Amino acid sequence: MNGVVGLGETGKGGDGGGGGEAAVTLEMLRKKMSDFARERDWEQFHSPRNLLLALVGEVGELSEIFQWKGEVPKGLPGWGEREVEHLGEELADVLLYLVRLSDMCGVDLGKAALRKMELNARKYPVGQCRGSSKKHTHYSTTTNNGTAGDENGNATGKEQC
Ligand SMILES: Nc1ccn([C@H]2C[C@H](O)[C@@H](COP(=O)(O)OP(=O)(O)OP(=O)(O)O)O2)c(=O)n1
Repeated sequence: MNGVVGLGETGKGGDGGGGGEAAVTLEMLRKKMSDFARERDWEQFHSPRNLLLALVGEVGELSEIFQWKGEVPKGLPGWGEREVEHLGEELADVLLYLVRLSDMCGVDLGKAALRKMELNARKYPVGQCRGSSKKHTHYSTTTNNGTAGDENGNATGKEQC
């Protein structure tokens, strides 16, 4: 990680559970990354392709933390404070580049994520998918061959996703 980007200096509004600091929003991060780049005259480097490559690089750094560890239980029991802090840094790098990439592409990331969740919910109806990790194509393929679909191509429930 390089410099620490101060958060929460707005100091008002809702407490996001962070001990009195304002909840961090995607818009806040978008603005901070925009200011960060402008102040350094780095807008010239923040092209969509460069940001995508930087994002992928940070995903690689994030992956390195888990590399060779085998399965890691939730909550990361036994991990040291520094290791968890390092994890936070790499997660943050991924998020920051994603936010910046979205901004440079003119995509409202928050809106896009909410819309995608609605699509996901339609694709994976609770009634059919609960308790199963199968890909939606598992049952849509089944539906296409007529064994378990209705006239709209929706799974009838005979096949689980
Ligand atoms: N041209 C750049 C370079 C950096 N950053 C910001 C976004 C990331 O949050 C962080 C990435 O910095 P580094 O490239 O120094 O990568 P790391 O922080 O991962 O450091 P290192 O690679 O030494 O582990 O800085 C940026 O916005 N634009």
